[in-house]
Amino acid sequence: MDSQDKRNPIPFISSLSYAISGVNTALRAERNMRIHFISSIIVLLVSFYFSITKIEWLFILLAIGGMFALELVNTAIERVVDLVTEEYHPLAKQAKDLAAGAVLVYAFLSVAMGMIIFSPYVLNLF
Ligand SMILES: Nc1ncnc2c1ncn2[C@@H]1O[C@H](COP(=O)(O)OP(=O)(O)OP(=O)(O)O)[C@@H](O)[C@H]1O
Repeated sequence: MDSQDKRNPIPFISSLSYAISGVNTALRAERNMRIHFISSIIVLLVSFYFSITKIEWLFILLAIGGMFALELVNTAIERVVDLVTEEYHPLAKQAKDLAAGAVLVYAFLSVAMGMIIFSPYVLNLF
């Protein structure tokens, strides 16, 4: 972005449409995003079925939203690494593995939150 662009920033509506297009691209191109999407639908349906509390909804939404946000950042890092080099490079490997590690940590956290929230409801069924 040069100095002319800084005086005329991108209109809010355009930057919103770029962001939505980023989410679209990730959903179409990334298998993990589609897995998160389907898992999220299932978790939302289960949450409605058990009529979870307001506080529990907050944690579920935080788990789902955080997972999507982190996967988008992971995808962005993968793209930048691929843009910088197509050759094998130890730093490229580290960058991709670190970003994937961040997603993995959050995935474990989300599963733990889901187990803490849903296990009493599931046990109540028996
Ligand atoms: N340029 C590179 N240099 C060194 N290692 C790389 C490089 N690109 C990828 N890797 C290694 O290969 C792994 C898989 O990378 P690849 O780009 O195929 O999949 P990804 O895009 O990271 O994963 P996903 O399936 O989530 O899209 C990375 O986690 C990293 O360890």
